Amino acid sequence: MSGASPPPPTFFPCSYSDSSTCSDNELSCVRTCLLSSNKSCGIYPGYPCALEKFILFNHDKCIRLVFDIYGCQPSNPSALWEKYYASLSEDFNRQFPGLDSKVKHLTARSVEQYLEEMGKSLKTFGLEHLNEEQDAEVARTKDIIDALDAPIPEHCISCRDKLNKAQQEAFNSIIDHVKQGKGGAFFIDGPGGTGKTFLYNALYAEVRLMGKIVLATATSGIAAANIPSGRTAHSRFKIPIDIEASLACDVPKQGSLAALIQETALIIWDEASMARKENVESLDLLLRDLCNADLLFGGKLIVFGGDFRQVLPVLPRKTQREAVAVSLVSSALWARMTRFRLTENIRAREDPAFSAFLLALGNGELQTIDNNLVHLPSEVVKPLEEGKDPITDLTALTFPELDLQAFDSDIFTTRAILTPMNADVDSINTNLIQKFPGQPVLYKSFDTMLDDNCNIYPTEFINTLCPGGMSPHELILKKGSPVILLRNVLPSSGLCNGTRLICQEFFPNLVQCVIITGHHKGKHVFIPRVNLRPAASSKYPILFQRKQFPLKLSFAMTINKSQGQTLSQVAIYLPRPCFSHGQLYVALSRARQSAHVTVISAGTPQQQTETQVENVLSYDVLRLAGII
Ligand SMILES: Nc1ncnc2c1ncn2[C@@H]1O[C@H](COP(=O)(O)OP(=O)(O)OP(=O)(O)O)[C@@H](O)[C@H]1O
Repeated sequence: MSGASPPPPTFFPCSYSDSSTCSDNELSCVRTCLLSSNKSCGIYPGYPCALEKFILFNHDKCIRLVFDIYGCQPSNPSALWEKYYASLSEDFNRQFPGLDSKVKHLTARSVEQYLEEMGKSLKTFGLEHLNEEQDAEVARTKDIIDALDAPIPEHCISCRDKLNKAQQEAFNSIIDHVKQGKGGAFFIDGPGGTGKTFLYNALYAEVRLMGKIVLATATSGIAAANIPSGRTAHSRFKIPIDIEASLACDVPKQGSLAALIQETALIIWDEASMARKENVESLDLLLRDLCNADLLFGGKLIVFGGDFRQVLPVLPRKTQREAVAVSLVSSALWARMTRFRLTENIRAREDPAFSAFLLALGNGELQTIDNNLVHLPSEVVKPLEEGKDPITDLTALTFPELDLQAFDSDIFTTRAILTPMNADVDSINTNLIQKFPGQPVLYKSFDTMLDDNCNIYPTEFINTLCPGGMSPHELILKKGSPVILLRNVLPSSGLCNGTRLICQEFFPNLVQCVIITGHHKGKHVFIPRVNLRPAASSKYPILFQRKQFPLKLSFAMTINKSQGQTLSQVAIYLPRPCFSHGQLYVALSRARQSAHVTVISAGTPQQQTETQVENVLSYDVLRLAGII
């Protein structure tokens, strides 16, 4: 059997054991696992020992793992609290020596803050007594002090001096409101690349330099990561997921979050065009309640932004008409927002003809209601040749270095293959990881059915399932390969659904990666296995749970995941047409010029020429948004 490559090292999830009983032996085993190569490393004894790994690596977010909110419920959270109290409270002890009660309150509050970020609380772990003992004033003060201490990145400060005329106009008006303490609801409306994110960063820096609080949020985790201290609007304001049950945000009026919101000078909500109108209405109700004012958003100053030419709220199995009905433009709040329009496509500034084409495409000027075929500029189209493997073309176009086996990982930050469907993303990634140099590592998941009392479904069958947003049963990775995060793991540290990373080291229950997108670019992080389930909104017919890393390869990604990114090389693969409003526009508008975009289209019977592709568009949403 000479020449056969050895099978990849395979890791299975470890079984759970309570870390409160983690022995010295186990701890030394963890050290061995982490510090030695994979070959000499066996499966380490218990998942919660990941805590020690974090402490070992001086990771500041060890609190998360103490309470193991990644998936397992520790059997004795009180014992965990006692065992790790000394290390969790170390900083506060240094700050307030001898003030034991204050140190305890602050420690409990900091744990609570991390839990809140993931929609949990000390109560979830039966530790509500720590909350009750908390001095309300300490908790309120800590949240406000943290917000006032939030860093102001240099590049955001420098954005203020580079604003173009339209950005400056919006900036001046909003900052005037901040200075005068006036409320108002603004909407920054601009096609892709017109500098909406750039403007939020300038606003953030200006208000923070005034010593005031900004709460920066976005509909998606990936957009939130593009603004400093950004969080998803859902996690920041505790907006209900199940809008049919209630529209009320879970924010007690006397609590620390309420106090923080009351103290806030400016709220930013990016990608509001992708949010359901009910979510924005929930925030309106919350702010009216907290500010005791029957005014729009309680009289607070709030800046929304987005682009209704781009993808709308994602509603699995719903029609376009239903997506429009739940869009912000269908809310009574929309008419009450003051709009600022940004029009210059700064991303595509070097290619005015491409910029004009993109605007006409997004505005629906290149097609009619009856005929949704649009002509693409001939230089961007590459028809799929019959009998030729499209993936070879895609690789040659996007990552030619893969064939030469010598490249910098930066190529995965700035280039991507985009396609509408998850199934095509998966097949491209499977193909490219084989070409990628290096030893593969195979991570197998542990899958369980959740409502199969009669054991109808064999495990082998469940292993084959991979609905959108789930990682595969067999996850094959290589050192240096690009991956995308599939869950909001810890948004405040840049670990959001959609964050792109490069794999660095592999351990049985952890993958060490470096972040390559957003404000946390360059940060080294550990990704643990978590319990993944198909999203409730997807109405997936089979209820199962998969313990696996929330990661997927990302040589290719869906068009929806690319929204908000600027790329230097984009290959758009259309084996089938885009299927929802704004997808084609989002894909094409990621690049700075037409020379950096290639569309590989399979062609459909309706197309009359090779440069024609289908573009799904809702004229209703464009009309309601005032674009046409
Ligand atoms: N005034 C400016 N001066 C220099 N560069 C700018 C300016 N405004 C924006 N840019 C740059 O233009 C590119 C696109 O800007 P940005 O990402 O803010 O646009 P956007 O409107 O948020 O796009 P999208 O809707 O696609 O998310 C970025 O590379 C950004 O740094």
